[in-house]
Amino acid sequence: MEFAYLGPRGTFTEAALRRLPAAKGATTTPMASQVDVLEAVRRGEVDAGFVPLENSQEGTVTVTVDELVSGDPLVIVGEVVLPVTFVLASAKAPGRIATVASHPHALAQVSGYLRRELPDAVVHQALSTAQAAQRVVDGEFDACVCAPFTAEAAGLPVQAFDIGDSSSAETRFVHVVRPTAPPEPSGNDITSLAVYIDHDRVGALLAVLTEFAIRGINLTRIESRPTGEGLGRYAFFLDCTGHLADARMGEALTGLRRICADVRYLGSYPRDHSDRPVAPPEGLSDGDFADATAWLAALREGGAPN
Ligand SMILES: O=C(O)C(=O)C[C@]1(C(=O)O)C=C[C@@H](O)C=C1
Repeated sequence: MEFAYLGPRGTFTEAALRRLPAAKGATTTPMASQVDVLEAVRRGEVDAGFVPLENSQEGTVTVTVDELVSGDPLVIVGEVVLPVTFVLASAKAPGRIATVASHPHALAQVSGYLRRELPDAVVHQALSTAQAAQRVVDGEFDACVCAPFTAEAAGLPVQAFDIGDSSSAETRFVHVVRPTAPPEPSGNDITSLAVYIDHDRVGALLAVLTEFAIRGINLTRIESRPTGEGLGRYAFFLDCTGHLADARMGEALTGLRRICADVRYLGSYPRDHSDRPVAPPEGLSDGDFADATAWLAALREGGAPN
């Protein structure tokens, strides 16, 4: 089993990959960007990819979702949620730092610190926190924002610890493969979708949400991204609690298929989160679905209505 992940070695993504049960004993290959990782999976050069998808402070990692919905289909089969803390790493004291680099998501999560402590530093974007650290070592920038373990591995002194604007920030990473059946339901699963609605239809988004609401399915993320076809054309990314194998999810998906311009299924997988699924409202439990299905089957077989 070979995994490609957002590298170079020392990224948060690598740290998260070490926590993924499916990656135990696997070969792991760092790549320069999420696009490289997902393309390597599509081309069959590796068995799986591992990339950041969402941050509790900054929201969706747009490069990842845009790449997941363009090109040949890929599916998510697992996730890891990793708490993230940031340091300012540099051989120079803060007063002498003129340039600072990091991944855009990391920079966004320390923007308060940078504004307060390094207001005059020029900020540069890097492909990852570990790439930024390497570029500091190479002398291209004075400082970087990265994980404490990245600074240590790069041999860079830490000038300030815990510089994140939120002390409880966490990032969600996903295990992506070429299309395959989902892992067995775990009892706490997420199903991810990209939904394209008819942009001229009044209430089209409400109709999408209704498919979930009337079946007691909770959404944990809804995000819109431009489709690139022009102003006003958006796709919606949804994370729904539940599994493709659930009766309620099956009904919601077939409903979406009927009313949406397009639906891209992005996978059903166990949730790496302490939150338990929200209990469905009355009449919408799994038992209620099974009971109603059995009732219909009995009617169709000529049983007495009850
Ligand atoms: O640059 C890294 O180390 C990454 O793994 C990427 C990434 C991200 O895309 O959000 C991961 C976690 C942090 O939120 C900051 C950067």
